[in-house]
Amino acid sequence: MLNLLQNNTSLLLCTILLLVMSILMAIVITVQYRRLRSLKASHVKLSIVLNNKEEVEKKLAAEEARFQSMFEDSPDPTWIIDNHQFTLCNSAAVQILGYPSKEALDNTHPSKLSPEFQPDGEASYAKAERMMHLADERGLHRFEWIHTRLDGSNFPAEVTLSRMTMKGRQVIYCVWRDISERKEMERKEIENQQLLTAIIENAAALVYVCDINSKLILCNQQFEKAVGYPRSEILGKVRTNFLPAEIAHEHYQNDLQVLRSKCTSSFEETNLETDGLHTYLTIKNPLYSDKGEAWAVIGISTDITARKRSENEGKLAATVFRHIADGIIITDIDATIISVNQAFSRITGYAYDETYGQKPSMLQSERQDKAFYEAMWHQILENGMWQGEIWNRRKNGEIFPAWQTITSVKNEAGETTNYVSVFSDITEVKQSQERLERLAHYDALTELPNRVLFKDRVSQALEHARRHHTKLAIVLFDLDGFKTVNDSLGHPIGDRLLQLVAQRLSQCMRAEDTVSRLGGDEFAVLITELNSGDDAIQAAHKILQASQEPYHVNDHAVMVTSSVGISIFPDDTEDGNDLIRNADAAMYEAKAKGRNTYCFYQAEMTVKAQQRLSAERDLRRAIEQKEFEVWYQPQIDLSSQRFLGAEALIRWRDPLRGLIPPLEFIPLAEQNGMILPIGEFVLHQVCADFKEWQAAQLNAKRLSVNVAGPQFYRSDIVATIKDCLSEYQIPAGMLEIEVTETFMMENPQEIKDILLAIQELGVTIAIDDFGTGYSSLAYLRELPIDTLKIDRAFIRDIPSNNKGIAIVRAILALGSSMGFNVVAEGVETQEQSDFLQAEGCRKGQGYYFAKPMPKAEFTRWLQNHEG
Ligand SMILES: Nc1nc2c(ncn2[C@@H]2O[C@@H]3COP(=O)(O)O[C@H]4[C@@H](O)[C@H](n5cnc6c(=O)[nH]c(N)nc65)O[C@@H]4COP(=O)(O)O[C@H]3[C@H]2O)c(=O)[nH]1
Repeated sequence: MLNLLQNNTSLLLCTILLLVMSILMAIVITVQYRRLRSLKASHVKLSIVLNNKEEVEKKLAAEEARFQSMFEDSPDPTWIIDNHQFTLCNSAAVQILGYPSKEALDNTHPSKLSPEFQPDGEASYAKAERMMHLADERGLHRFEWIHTRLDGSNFPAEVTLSRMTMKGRQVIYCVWRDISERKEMERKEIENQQLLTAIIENAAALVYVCDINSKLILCNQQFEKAVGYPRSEILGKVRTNFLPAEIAHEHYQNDLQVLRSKCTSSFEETNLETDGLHTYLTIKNPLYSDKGEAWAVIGISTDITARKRSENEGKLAATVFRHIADGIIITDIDATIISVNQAFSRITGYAYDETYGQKPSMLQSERQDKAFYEAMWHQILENGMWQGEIWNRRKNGEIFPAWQTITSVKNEAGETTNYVSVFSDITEVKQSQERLERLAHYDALTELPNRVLFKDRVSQALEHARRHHTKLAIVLFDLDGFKTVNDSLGHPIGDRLLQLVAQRLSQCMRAEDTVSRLGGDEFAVLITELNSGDDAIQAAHKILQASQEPYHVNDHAVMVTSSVGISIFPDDTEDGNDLIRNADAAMYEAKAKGRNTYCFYQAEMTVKAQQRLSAERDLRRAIEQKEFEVWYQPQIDLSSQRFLGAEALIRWRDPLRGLIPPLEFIPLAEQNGMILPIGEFVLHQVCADFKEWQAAQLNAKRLSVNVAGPQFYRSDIVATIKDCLSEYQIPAGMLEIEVTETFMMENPQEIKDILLAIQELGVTIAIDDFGTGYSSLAYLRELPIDTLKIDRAFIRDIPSNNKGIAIVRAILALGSSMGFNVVAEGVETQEQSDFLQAEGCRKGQGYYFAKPMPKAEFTRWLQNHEG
């Protein structure tokens, strides 16, 4: 077994050995086979390579030949640069650089082929090195270069360097092209661009482009100026950013019109600029994109403001020429008429055709002599203008005054080309001037010289008198009672009376004497060449005489007298104004002397006149400052001593002079009209006081108030009384008005209606100072009188004076027979009171019973005398 086993193992080993050996053999065989196969492949490859190399070499040779021919035949100059050296160049290079042969070019040092510096300032050599370095780095580099030809001229070239291997060496293939033409074109294009920009920028017009949305794309500097913004702020912005909204809208609308119509159009556009509104004539043109779509509008705006203005001015001038009311003549340089306007024809009567070719002298009148026209032309030629008054003649021969201006018209060279004469017919102006002159110097009512002219004549006469040592007199007078006539008969009668006085006066004075109305009823006569005071007296007599003759005015026979004042030069004063003032003072003296007389000036009269003036001033102030008081004096029943009522009496409490009685200021107030506010004050005060007493349960019975003449004529006394009564709500029966007998009898007819109206109100009427005014029985019967107040002058005389007693008895008898109450004024003694009572007088007023009292005192008096 063991053998077997050993045999088997040996067999196995042998088998394994055999197997291993056969594997090894297989491996060896496989390796050998593969080697053999690889060798076989390599052999095949080698033979292919050998075959290819030939082909390649053939190809290379062909390509080299092609390259050579391409290189040589290239129209672009070409160089091969090897190690920064030109090694090869083609014929184009030789030809373009102007060299005779390749050799000549090859032998040329590269520095000769370029200027020393390139346009950018870099040295050609350095730049060439840099360019080659860049080409090395990048493989390809293109740039512009300036070459120099053999003849030394330079030209621009575009050079392309590319890296390449040639025959196993790294070389630079350099090809370049003369770009002189292109450069020239570019230069021209730039030039054109610059030209265009310069044109746009320097254009007098505004040039701009706005897109379809009104956004500004381009503008020139005129545009910047016009809109007032630099373009940096407005480019890319819509118009509303730099134009007023309305204007921007207007411009945009015009753009849209152009875009819609696709046509060039012109517009008159406006723009508000710093110096005002400008008008532009804008030509707008649509701009199209490549696709043919309109995308923007180019606008070119020319400022036509000045042209417009002058056009308007021209139109205006033409309108003025046609419609002006002044006549206009236009002549040529020879003063031949070339045009006249409608007003000329209207004023002169000459039609246009009748004037053409004529001379303006066709209007000349004989009013001005040759010298006048010579002087006129002298001035026109010297100063270019003449202006003045001239007498012209109309076609119908009528002469008229004209205010004429003749102006020479000059051209830009300063040469006179035309004359323009403008004139207006001043006939009416002259007439109204004369009227004004007359109004300024003559009294419109009497046509006598007024105060201004009178003063002028006085100063002329004074000069003459001084030179010739003569005397002159001013005789001044006014009409006594004129105010009464005026007030009672009315102003028209008063005016007529003044006219008649003026006529009479002018007739009775010498022609050389100036008779003047100074104002109101005041007249003056200037008597020159006076021999003595007697001449003035004579004039005064004439005046007095003439005045007192009755005047027949309408149906009235009016009687007035005058008071005359005389002052003489040089006796009284040497000054004209003083002379008039002195005559005035003398006139007042004549009045004071009882009127209807004359008086020569004396120095002390000035003092009186000044006093009168200052009294007036004080009185005016008293009214303003309310310095008046109303006092009351009771009226008493003589038999029972009972209180019947009181008379209201005014007092003026002057802050300096103290209490002033009415007789010191009432006459002056009556003269100057101040009695109206004073009288109204008294009425109001009396009513107010009565109301107060009434409220205090005091019975003031009846209060009488003095009413002066002017209150009847110069105010509505009835309305005043009525208003007072209703304002204070007091019975009319408490009021009585006292009117002086003198006034009442001088104007019975005129005041009758007023008195009746007053009576109708329920107010009673008393005649004051009765016995002094020569009452007519007829009037006493007609007038609505309730009471007669016997003037205290008659009471004073009783019972000692028979005349006084007789008058009192007569008044009492009259009163009783006519049914009037009678009140005795100024009863100072018991004797008087007793007498009056015995004679049948039932009422009295006077110091004997009580003096006038201020309100407070009278209130107390009332409290003690009630019932
Ligand atoms: N010697 C004397 N005198 C007596 C006596 N009793 C009264 N009198 C004074 O006689 C004047 C009477 O007033 P008349 O005659 O209306 O005279 C008044 C009147 O005409 C006027 N008057 C006074 N107040 C006013 C007024 O308010 N308006 C107007 N228009 N005139 C007035 O002034 C004149 C003077 O007034 P009066 O100075 O207040 O003077 C008052 C009065 O004080 C007496 O026994 N003896």
